[in-house]
Amino acid sequence: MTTPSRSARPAVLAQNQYGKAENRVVRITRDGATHHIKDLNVSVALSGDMEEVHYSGSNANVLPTDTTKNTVYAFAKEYGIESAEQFGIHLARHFVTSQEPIRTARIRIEEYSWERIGAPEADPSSAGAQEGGHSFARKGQETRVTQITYDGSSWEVVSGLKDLVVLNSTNSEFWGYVKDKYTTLKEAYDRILATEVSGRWRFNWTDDEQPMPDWEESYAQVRGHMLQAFAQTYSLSLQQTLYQMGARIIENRDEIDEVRFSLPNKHHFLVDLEPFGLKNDNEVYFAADRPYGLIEATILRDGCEALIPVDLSNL
Ligand SMILES: O=c1[nH]c(=O)c2[nH]c(=O)[nH]c2[nH]1
Repeated sequence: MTTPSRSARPAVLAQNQYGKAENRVVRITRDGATHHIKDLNVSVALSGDMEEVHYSGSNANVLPTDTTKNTVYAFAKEYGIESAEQFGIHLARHFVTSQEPIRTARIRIEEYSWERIGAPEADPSSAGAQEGGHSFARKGQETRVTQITYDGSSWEVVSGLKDLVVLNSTNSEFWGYVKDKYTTLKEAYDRILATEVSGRWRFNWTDDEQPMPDWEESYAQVRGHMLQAFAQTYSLSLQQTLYQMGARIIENRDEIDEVRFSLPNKHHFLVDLEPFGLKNDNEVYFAADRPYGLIEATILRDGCEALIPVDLSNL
Protein backbone atom coordinates (compact mmCIF):
# COMPACT_ATOMS: atom_id res chain seq x y z
CA MET A 1 0.00 0.00 0.00
CA THR A 2 1.38 3.39 -0.93
CA THR A 3 1.04 6.40 1.29
CA PRO A 4 -1.25 8.95 -0.36
CA SER A 5 0.44 12.18 -1.39
CA ARG A 6 -0.18 15.06 0.96
CA SER A 7 -2.48 16.94 -1.35
CA ALA A 8 -4.63 13.81 -1.70
CA ARG A 9 -5.36 13.68 2.02
CA PRO A 10 -8.85 14.59 3.03
CA ALA A 11 -7.61 15.33 6.53
CA VAL A 12 -4.52 17.40 7.05
CA LEU A 13 -2.54 17.90 10.22
CA ALA A 14 -2.74 21.43 11.62
CA GLN A 15 -1.14 22.90 14.74
CA ASN A 16 0.58 20.27 16.85
CA GLN A 17 2.95 20.20 19.77
CA TYR A 18 4.23 17.65 22.20
CA GLY A 19 6.42 17.33 25.27
CA LYS A 20 6.35 16.38 28.93
CA ALA A 21 3.96 18.39 31.08
CA GLU A 22 4.25 19.15 34.79
CA ASN A 23 7.76 18.08 35.65
CA ARG A 24 7.92 18.77 39.34
CA VAL A 25 11.49 19.69 40.14
CA VAL A 26 12.83 20.78 43.50
CA ARG A 27 16.39 22.13 43.58
CA ILE A 28 18.16 22.54 46.90
CA THR A 29 21.32 24.64 46.98
CA ARG A 30 23.41 24.24 50.09
CA ASP A 31 25.34 27.19 51.40
CA GLY A 32 26.73 25.62 54.56
CA ALA A 33 23.86 25.22 56.99
CA THR A 34 21.73 27.65 55.01
CA HIS A 35 19.81 25.95 52.25
CA HIS A 36 17.99 27.59 49.35
CA ILE A 37 15.02 26.04 47.61
CA LYS A 38 13.58 26.40 44.12
CA ASP A 39 10.36 24.52 43.47
CA LEU A 40 9.03 24.47 39.91
CA ASN A 41 6.40 22.77 37.81
CA VAL A 42 7.86 22.76 34.29
CA SER A 43 5.90 21.92 31.14
CA VAL A 44 7.69 21.47 27.84
CA ALA A 45 5.88 21.79 24.48
CA LEU A 46 7.88 21.33 21.27
CA SER A 47 6.81 21.81 17.67
CA GLY A 48 8.44 21.69 14.24
CA ASP A 49 8.76 19.07 11.49
CA MET A 50 6.41 16.58 13.05
CA GLU A 51 4.20 15.70 10.07
CA GLU A 52 5.69 12.26 9.58
CA VAL A 53 5.15 11.00 13.08
CA HIS A 54 1.49 11.89 12.74
CA TYR A 55 0.98 10.70 9.15
CA SER A 56 3.15 7.57 9.01
CA GLY A 57 4.30 6.96 12.54
CA SER A 58 7.98 7.57 11.74
CA ASN A 59 9.68 8.75 14.93
CA ALA A 60 12.80 9.94 13.12
CA ASN A 61 12.22 13.57 14.17
CA VAL A 62 10.86 12.84 17.63
CA LEU A 63 12.92 13.67 20.67
CA PRO A 64 11.09 11.57 23.29
CA THR A 65 9.03 13.41 25.88
CA ASP A 66 10.91 11.29 28.39
CA THR A 67 14.12 12.98 27.23
CA THR A 68 12.58 16.41 27.69
CA LYS A 69 11.77 15.42 31.27
CA ASN A 70 15.34 14.20 31.88
CA THR A 71 16.68 17.45 30.43
CA VAL A 72 14.69 19.46 32.97
CA TYR A 73 16.21 17.51 35.87
CA ALA A 74 19.73 17.44 34.41
CA PHE A 75 19.67 21.21 33.76
CA ALA A 76 18.51 21.79 37.33
CA LYS A 77 21.67 20.07 38.49
CA GLU A 78 24.11 21.40 35.89
CA TYR A 79 23.04 25.03 35.70
CA GLY A 80 20.95 25.46 38.84
CA ILE A 81 17.72 27.44 38.93
CA GLU A 82 18.44 31.12 39.27
CA SER A 83 14.93 32.12 38.26
CA ALA A 84 12.05 30.45 36.43
CA GLU A 85 12.67 32.79 33.46
CA GLN A 86 16.37 31.99 33.23
CA PHE A 87 15.69 28.27 33.54
CA GLY A 88 12.95 28.36 30.89
CA ILE A 89 15.09 30.37 28.46
CA HIS A 90 17.92 27.90 28.88
CA LEU A 91 15.67 24.91 28.20
CA ALA A 92 13.90 26.49 25.22
CA ARG A 93 17.19 27.51 23.60
CA HIS A 94 18.56 24.01 24.13
CA PHE A 95 15.67 22.21 22.43
CA VAL A 96 15.54 24.57 19.44
CA THR A 97 19.30 24.79 18.84
CA SER A 98 20.19 21.14 19.48
CA GLN A 99 17.41 19.45 17.47
CA GLU A 100 17.13 20.40 13.81
CA PRO A 101 13.44 19.36 13.39
CA ILE A 102 12.34 21.36 16.44
CA ARG A 103 11.47 24.93 15.47
CA THR A 104 9.65 26.15 18.53
CA ALA A 105 9.90 25.32 22.19
CA ARG A 106 7.37 26.63 24.67
CA ILE A 107 8.31 26.22 28.31
CA ARG A 108 5.65 26.97 30.90
CA ILE A 109 6.72 27.18 34.50
CA GLU A 110 4.79 27.57 37.72
CA GLU A 111 6.95 28.49 40.66
CA TYR A 112 5.92 27.75 44.23
CA SER A 113 7.36 30.23 46.69
CA TRP A 114 8.66 29.31 50.11
CA GLU A 115 9.56 31.34 53.15
CA ARG A 116 11.85 30.37 55.93
CA ILE A 117 10.64 29.04 59.24
CA GLY A 118 12.70 30.98 61.76
CA ALA A 119 15.20 29.68 64.25
CA PRO A 120 14.15 29.50 67.93
CA GLU A 121 13.09 32.84 69.30
CA ALA A 122 11.43 34.14 72.42
CA ASP A 123 8.18 34.64 70.54
CA PRO A 124 7.22 31.56 68.51
CA SER A 125 4.37 33.37 66.77
CA SER A 126 6.92 35.28 64.73
CA ALA A 127 8.30 32.06 63.24
CA GLY A 128 9.26 32.88 59.72
CA ALA A 129 10.71 36.26 60.48
CA GLN A 130 14.23 35.00 61.06
CA GLU A 131 16.46 33.92 58.22
CA GLY A 132 18.59 30.81 58.03
CA GLY A 133 18.49 27.04 58.13
CA HIS A 134 16.76 24.32 56.23
CA SER A 135 13.08 24.70 57.16
CA PHE A 136 10.52 26.30 54.89
CA ALA A 137 6.79 27.02 54.72
CA ARG A 138 5.13 27.42 51.36
CA LYS A 139 3.75 30.92 50.87
CA GLY A 140 0.14 31.87 50.71
CA GLN A 141 -1.54 28.53 51.14
CA GLU A 142 -2.86 28.24 54.61
CA THR A 143 -6.54 28.34 55.52
CA ARG A 144 -7.55 28.93 59.11
CA VAL A 145 -10.62 27.04 60.29
CA THR A 146 -12.78 26.85 63.40
CA GLN A 147 -15.87 25.00 64.58
CA ILE A 148 -18.02 26.23 67.45
CA THR A 149 -20.71 24.08 69.05
CA TYR A 150 -23.09 25.36 71.75
CA ASP A 151 -25.94 23.42 73.32
CA GLY A 152 -27.25 26.26 75.48
CA SER A 153 -24.96 25.47 78.40
CA SER A 154 -21.57 24.34 77.18
CA TRP A 155 -19.22 25.28 74.39
CA GLU A 156 -16.84 23.30 72.26
CA VAL A 157 -14.35 25.26 70.19
CA VAL A 158 -12.08 23.39 67.79
CA SER A 159 -9.78 25.55 65.70
CA GLY A 160 -7.04 24.72 63.27
CA LEU A 161 -5.57 25.13 59.86
CA LYS A 162 -5.19 23.29 56.62
CA ASP A 163 -3.09 23.53 53.45
CA LEU A 164 0.05 24.71 55.24
CA VAL A 165 2.93 23.12 53.31
CA VAL A 166 6.25 22.84 55.15
CA LEU A 167 9.58 21.30 54.21
CA ASN A 168 12.88 20.43 55.86
CA SER A 169 15.69 19.98 53.37
CA THR A 170 17.77 18.02 55.87
CA ASN A 171 17.65 16.57 59.42
CA SER A 172 15.27 13.81 58.36
CA GLU A 173 16.03 10.08 58.21
CA PHE A 174 13.91 6.96 57.81
CA TRP A 175 15.45 3.56 58.47
CA GLY A 176 15.20 0.52 60.76
CA TYR A 177 11.65 -0.25 59.61
CA VAL A 178 10.08 -3.69 59.12
CA LYS A 179 11.10 -5.39 55.89
CA ASP A 180 9.02 -8.14 54.33
CA LYS A 181 9.20 -9.71 50.87
CA TYR A 182 7.40 -6.70 49.35
CA THR A 183 9.68 -4.07 50.85
CA THR A 184 11.83 -2.25 48.30
CA LEU A 185 12.21 1.15 50.04
CA LYS A 186 15.85 2.08 50.60
CA GLU A 187 16.80 3.34 54.03
CA ALA A 188 17.27 7.11 54.05
CA TYR A 189 19.83 8.91 56.17
CA ASP A 190 19.32 12.40 54.77
CA ARG A 191 16.01 12.98 53.04
CA ILE A 192 13.61 15.83 52.42
CA LEU A 193 10.70 15.83 54.85
CA ALA A 194 7.67 17.69 53.54
CA THR A 195 4.03 17.71 54.51
CA GLU A 196 0.84 19.68 54.07
CA VAL A 197 -0.33 20.27 57.60
CA SER A 198 -3.96 19.79 58.48
CA GLY A 199 -4.32 20.33 62.23
CA ARG A 200 -7.13 20.91 64.70
CA TRP A 201 -6.90 21.83 68.35
CA ARG A 202 -9.63 21.79 70.97
CA PHE A 203 -9.90 24.50 73.61
CA ASN A 204 -10.74 23.65 77.22
CA TRP A 205 -12.91 26.75 77.39
CA THR A 206 -16.36 25.19 77.75
CA ASP A 207 -18.54 27.55 79.76
CA ASP A 208 -19.20 31.26 80.03
CA GLU A 209 -17.93 31.32 83.61
CA GLN A 210 -14.35 30.64 82.42
CA PRO A 211 -12.22 33.48 81.06
CA MET A 212 -12.34 33.34 77.29
CA PRO A 213 -9.04 32.73 75.48
CA ASP A 214 -7.64 35.44 73.22
CA TRP A 215 -8.40 33.59 70.00
CA GLU A 216 -6.11 35.63 67.75
CA GLU A 217 -3.16 35.41 70.10
CA SER A 218 -3.77 31.70 70.66
CA TYR A 219 -3.80 30.97 66.91
CA ALA A 220 -0.57 32.84 66.31
CA GLN A 221 1.16 31.11 69.22
CA VAL A 222 -0.06 27.62 68.34
CA ARG A 223 0.98 28.07 64.73
CA GLY A 224 4.39 29.30 65.85
CA HIS A 225 4.98 26.39 68.24
CA MET A 226 3.87 23.93 65.59
CA LEU A 227 6.21 25.35 62.95
CA GLN A 228 9.12 25.58 65.32
CA ALA A 229 8.63 21.97 66.44
CA PHE A 230 8.60 20.95 62.78
CA ALA A 231 11.78 22.93 62.06
CA GLN A 232 13.68 21.91 65.19
CA THR A 233 12.91 18.20 65.36
CA TYR A 234 15.67 16.01 64.00
CA SER A 235 13.25 13.55 62.47
CA LEU A 236 13.51 9.78 62.33
CA SER A 237 9.96 9.54 60.98
CA LEU A 238 7.07 11.84 60.17
CA GLN A 239 5.24 10.12 63.05
CA GLN A 240 7.91 11.40 65.47
CA THR A 241 7.70 14.93 64.02
CA LEU A 242 3.90 14.86 64.31
CA TYR A 243 4.10 13.92 67.99
CA GLN A 244 6.60 16.72 68.65
CA MET A 245 4.35 19.27 66.93
CA GLY A 246 1.39 18.24 69.07
CA ALA A 247 3.36 17.90 72.29
CA ARG A 248 4.86 21.38 71.86
CA ILE A 249 1.35 22.85 71.67
CA ILE A 250 0.07 20.92 74.70
CA GLU A 251 3.16 21.85 76.73
CA ASN A 252 3.04 25.55 75.88
CA ARG A 253 -0.63 26.40 75.53
CA ASP A 254 -2.72 25.84 78.66
CA GLU A 255 -5.95 26.66 76.81
CA ILE A 256 -5.65 23.54 74.60
CA ASP A 257 -6.24 19.94 75.67
CA GLU A 258 -6.21 18.05 72.39
CA VAL A 259 -4.49 18.34 69.02
CA ARG A 260 -5.07 16.20 65.95
CA PHE A 261 -2.94 16.16 62.83
CA SER A 262 -3.37 14.67 59.40
CA LEU A 263 0.01 14.84 57.68
CA PRO A 264 0.52 13.56 54.14
CA ASN A 265 4.14 12.61 53.54
CA LYS A 266 4.89 14.60 50.40
CA HIS A 267 7.59 12.41 48.93
CA HIS A 268 10.63 13.96 47.24
CA PHE A 269 12.64 11.36 45.34
CA LEU A 270 16.28 11.99 44.43
CA VAL A 271 16.56 11.95 40.64
CA ASP A 272 19.11 9.49 39.24
CA LEU A 273 21.41 11.69 37.16
CA GLU A 274 24.15 9.05 36.75
CA PRO A 275 23.03 8.18 33.17
CA PHE A 276 23.93 11.78 32.22
CA GLY A 277 27.29 11.62 33.98
CA LEU A 278 26.06 13.89 36.78
CA LYS A 279 26.27 13.31 40.50
CA ASN A 280 23.15 14.15 42.44
CA ASP A 281 24.47 15.26 45.79
CA ASN A 282 21.05 15.68 47.44
CA GLU A 283 20.29 18.59 45.12
CA VAL A 284 17.66 17.65 42.54
CA TYR A 285 14.39 16.01 43.55
CA PHE A 286 11.25 14.80 41.86
CA ALA A 287 8.30 16.02 43.95
CA ALA A 288 5.70 13.27 43.65
CA ASP A 289 2.08 14.14 44.32
CA ARG A 290 0.63 10.65 44.73
CA PRO A 291 0.46 8.17 46.23
CA TYR A 292 1.51 9.66 49.54
CA GLY A 293 2.01 8.32 53.02
CA LEU A 294 -0.68 9.62 55.37
CA ILE A 295 0.27 9.94 59.00
CA GLU A 296 -2.49 10.87 61.45
CA ALA A 297 -2.64 11.03 65.23
CA THR A 298 -4.16 12.80 68.22
CA ILE A 299 -1.99 14.23 71.00
CA LEU A 300 -3.88 14.67 74.27
CA ARG A 301 -3.20 16.45 77.51
CA ASP A 302 -2.74 13.54 79.92
CA GLY A 303 -6.06 12.63 81.52
CA CYS A 304 -8.19 14.41 78.92
CA GLU A 305 -10.69 12.84 76.59
CA ALA A 306 -10.25 12.67 72.81
CA LEU A 307 -13.19 14.50 71.18
CA ILE A 308 -11.84 15.66 67.81
CA PRO A 309 -13.13 13.36 65.05
CA VAL A 310 -10.60 10.90 63.59
CA ASP A 311 -11.38 12.08 60.07
CA LEU A 312 -10.61 15.80 59.97
CA SER A 313 -12.53 16.22 56.72
CA ASN A 314 -15.63 15.73 58.90
CA LEU A 315 -14.76 18.84 60.86
O1 LIG B 1 8.27 9.12 58.02
C1 LIG B 1 7.88 8.08 57.45
N1 LIG B 1 7.02 7.25 58.09
C2 LIG B 1 6.56 6.10 57.51
O2 LIG B 1 5.77 5.33 58.13
C3 LIG B 1 7.01 5.80 56.22
N2 LIG B 1 6.77 4.78 55.36
C4 LIG B 1 7.47 5.02 54.23
O3 LIG B 1 7.46 4.28 53.20
N3 LIG B 1 8.17 6.18 54.35
C5 LIG B 1 7.90 6.70 55.58
N4 LIG B 1 8.32 7.82 56.21
